[in-house]
Amino acid sequence: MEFPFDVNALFSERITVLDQNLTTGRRSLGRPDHQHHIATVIDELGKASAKAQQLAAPITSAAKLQMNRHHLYLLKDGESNGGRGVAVGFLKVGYKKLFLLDQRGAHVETEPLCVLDFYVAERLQRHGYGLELFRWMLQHKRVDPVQMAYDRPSPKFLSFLEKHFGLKDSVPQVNNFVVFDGFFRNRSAVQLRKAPPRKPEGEIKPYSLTEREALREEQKALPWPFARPAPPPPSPPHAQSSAFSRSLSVGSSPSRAPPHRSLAPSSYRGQSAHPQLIESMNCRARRTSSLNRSQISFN
Ligand SMILES: CC(=O)SCCNC(=O)CCNC(=O)[C@H](O)C(C)(C)COP(=O)(O)OP(=O)(O)OC[C@H]1O[C@@H](n2cnc3c(N)ncnc32)[C@H](O)[C@@H]1OP(=O)(O)O
Repeated sequence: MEFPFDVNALFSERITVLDQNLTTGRRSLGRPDHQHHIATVIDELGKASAKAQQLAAPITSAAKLQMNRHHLYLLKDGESNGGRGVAVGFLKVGYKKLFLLDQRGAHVETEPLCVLDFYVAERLQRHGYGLELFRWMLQHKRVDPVQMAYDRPSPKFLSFLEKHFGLKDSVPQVNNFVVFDGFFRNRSAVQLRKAPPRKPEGEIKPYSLTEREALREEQKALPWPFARPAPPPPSPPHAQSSAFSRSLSVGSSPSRAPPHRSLAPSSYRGQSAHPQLIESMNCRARRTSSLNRSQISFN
């Protein structure tokens, strides 16, 4: 992604880690123009990521990064654009308190590192840049991919995780976070706590508050994937019509595509949950992760 300013002047390293401060070390301190340009790069990448995932709105922006304790890894190609550099993509991660179901279906309270957003510019995808970013983050955070949770991973990202890290068998959840077989293994009692028993009148909130919360509130009735679609928004005529963008739900990244083909029931498009889906969620033996990739359409 090109910008009308010098990307290399903003980011000296090939991969830069950005946090709440939106600075890149001393270079940008006391340089309002640098801060402004850094914000522009994040905002534009966030918009492109949302578009690629058919999200109703970006989940990554400079303003959101400033409000959260997330880390955003930004990859540039310093040679391109006549030596001014281009932004290749980014990976955003952060810790989330989550209520997850273990293999036996018991609620467990965890706070794993989560992949929240991930994007490589369209024309540069499938060139290994995503892997470069991901590996860099793993080293920086000293974490294994299997120890992480994934916020509603797209089909491309699921394919990426399977190809590069052999992650394919997921443990079914009722929220939109995906964790893989092995997630609950080798975790200390401190990292995993049994969730308090469910109150008769209440519900266990299977996710933590995120920037997507506002959208979720609109669809509070049922947990994904049982939620009904929101009524069509009073959108301008040019707004993109997408089945996914209407599938808002509790505990979800509301407007992201469903993580698995097998978790993409007809309810996702506004019909009631398929009995087979309910059965499959009850039956631990039958994993939802037996992903039939030939059935997934990639964009
Ligand atoms: C929690 C979340 O953030 S979910 C959102 C994930 N982001 C998106 O879906 C946005 C659009 N996609 C992308 O930006 C990129 O494809 C990413 C970030 C998922 C992966 O980055 P890339 O640089 O393309 O990955 P990289 O080149 O290292 O690895 C390639 C592998 O990723 C997967 N992949 C990447 N692009 C595609 C695609 N168009 N179709 C299918 N699989 C793909 C495949 O497994 C591919 O291996 P293959 O080419 O042998 O089939």
